[in-house]
Amino acid sequence: MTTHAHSREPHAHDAHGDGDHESIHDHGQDAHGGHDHDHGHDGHHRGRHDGHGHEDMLEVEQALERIIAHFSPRDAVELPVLECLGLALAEDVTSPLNLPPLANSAMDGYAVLHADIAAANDTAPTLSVISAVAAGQVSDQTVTRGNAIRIMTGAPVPAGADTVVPFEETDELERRRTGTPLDEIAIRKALPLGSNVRPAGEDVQAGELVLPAGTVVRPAEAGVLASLGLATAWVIRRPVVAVLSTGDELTTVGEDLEPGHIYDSNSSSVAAAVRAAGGVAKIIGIARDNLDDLHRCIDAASDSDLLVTSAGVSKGDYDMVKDVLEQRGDMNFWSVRMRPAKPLAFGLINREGREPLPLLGLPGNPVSALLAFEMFGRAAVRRMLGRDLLARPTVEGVLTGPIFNSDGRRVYARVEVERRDGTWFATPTGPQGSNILTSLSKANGLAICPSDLTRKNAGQAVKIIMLDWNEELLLARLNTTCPSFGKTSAEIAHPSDLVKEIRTHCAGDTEFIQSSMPLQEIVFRTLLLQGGEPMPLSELHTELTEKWSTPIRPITLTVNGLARVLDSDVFYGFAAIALEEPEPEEVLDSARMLTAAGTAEDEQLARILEVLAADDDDEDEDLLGEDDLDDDDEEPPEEDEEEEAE
Ligand SMILES: Nc1nc2c(c(=O)[nH]1)N[C@H]1C(S)=C(S)[C@@H](COP(=O)(O)OP(=O)(O)OC[C@H]3O[C@@H](n4cnc5c(N)ncnc54)[C@H](O)[C@@H]3O)O[C@H]1N2
Ligand code: MOO
Repeated sequence: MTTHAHSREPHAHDAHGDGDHESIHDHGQDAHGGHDHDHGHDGHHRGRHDGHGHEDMLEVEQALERIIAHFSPRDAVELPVLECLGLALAEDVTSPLNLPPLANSAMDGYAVLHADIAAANDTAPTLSVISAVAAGQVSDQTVTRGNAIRIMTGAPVPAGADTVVPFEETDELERRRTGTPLDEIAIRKALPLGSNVRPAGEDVQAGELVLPAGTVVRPAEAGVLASLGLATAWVIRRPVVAVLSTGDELTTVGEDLEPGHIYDSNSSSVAAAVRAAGGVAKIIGIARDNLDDLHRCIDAASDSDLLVTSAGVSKGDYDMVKDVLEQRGDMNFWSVRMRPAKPLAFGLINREGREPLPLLGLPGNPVSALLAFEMFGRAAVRRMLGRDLLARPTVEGVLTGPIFNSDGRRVYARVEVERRDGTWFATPTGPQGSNILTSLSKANGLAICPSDLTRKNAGQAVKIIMLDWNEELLLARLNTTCPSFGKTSAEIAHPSDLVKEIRTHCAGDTEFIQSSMPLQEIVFRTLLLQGGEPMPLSELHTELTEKWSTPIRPITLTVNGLARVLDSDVFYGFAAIALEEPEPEEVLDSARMLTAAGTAEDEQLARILEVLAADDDDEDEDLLGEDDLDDDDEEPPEEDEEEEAE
């Protein structure tokens, strides 16, 4: 059994960024100007009184490098293919067979000799059908000149035959219709030699290296393994990560909360993060702030690959965590130049007769704990899983709200990341205190304010660590108060009901229209909130420039400019509705264009448009208020990118 030399894993998400923002390979200690003030060598604690002053601080990359150095891929195990999902193959997989094993047919049709059909046309040839072969059978007959064998998709091509003619190119249907026997068949079309024959070994040849060691098993690889007849594979096993919370103030979830207590959330969040990273989480529970209990809990974790604790790593009256850890092994207590999650412990706990157990001591604050696990624990788990890519991918984006940095640490701000018109936007999700877990729950990314800046302002470029490429998170936020949200168009009784629903339920929804939306989307949603009532162009213009224009996304165009933007629309159907007497044909054209865009949501929108247009039939008033256009002779606005993009 060999462990792999390097990982091959899908990097799909990484296509959006350099992906190794926190890569330990990129940041040697020297890269940080020698600010490494840890005077001991790795693994030696510096006593418990080393302060958390900035002069002692490790950069994130330094801490990561020191931690990762203690982890290596775990041993290999043989598992059923399904259990291998997400795990790296521990050895090369070579094929024991040809795939397909025999040449077989790609179509239902007739296996023939090419020489017989090379000149086929509407009148000739007619071949004798000597037998039939279905998938799973092997014909014992040979196709000779003038003969054909009826064949099904996937069935081995009989000896002699070199080409398969699909039913559609024969007179089979005609024969069936007229009751003519199928012992003969007319071939109507000449096909190239080898047509519709899949050669043996076309996909994989016996002995070929199919999946190199390190390949991460995804559904496609599970299929490949099964197609080779392999029910199991050797993979690098999941590391077991023991999760331990510490603190007298903690109550286990499900129990009654005592006065002054809080629920232990770190056990759940960290265990979930372990599992999400591919490890097996073993929840030890809560260690109380006394020596015996802590010893007992560490003992309970002793058969794991990593022990992750939370709390007790900063300053405080209950330093016994530090004492115990120091007694039982070789611990470092670090300050890392990051916010949240400045205090961090890492070291090795001695185990009898075994290599020491690595311990990662996360800070107690719930956000700090999860974020520190994200930065350091997840990387350790991935290293143990045999992954090369240890960090999350990053993207470059634009901030829509400020991030503040009060004390020279690198700030990881919780943000919601969205892509609009080709740009990633990062919006802080609310209070950033290290106890505010809900703002982490709302986030799908972490935007970075470097340690040497005191703030990053809205509109500035920012590096974002993508925690989740979570479209659902964004979708769910779009208009949660609208009852029809999430329904398929088939479930909506009538489009006019939908418009009514939007009007009733989304009018007060502050998220229904957002200033960061494309201009036309804002107009469209404004019209939806009108419930299908036409709206003069001047009013729309006022809405846009006074309500939805922001310093980050100023809307400066004139009424004329707006008219041009809306006229050029081919998506929302404004132009059609703008006509004094709407022509149903054109409205439908717009509707069709929306439908052609392909999503269920677009289909809904198309139907809404039809209703809006139908309502317009009765109106004399011009939706886009063409009167406004005539007397507006301002210069055309500067065309901003947004308008061009539409
Ligand atoms: N004088 C100083 N005080 C603090 C400093 C400092 O430098 N000087 N650092 C602060 C920072 S930053 C952090 S982060 C915390 C880390 O403290 P500890 O790791 O020692 O953790 P505790 O003080 O025990 O707890 C902090 C906080 O988190 C709550 N907690 C703990 N465990 C859990 C859990 N399992 N589930 C939910 N919540 C938990 C705990 O009740 C506290 O509120 O120290 C600052 N102080
Ligand atoms: O590092 Mo602490 O996590 O700032 O709250």
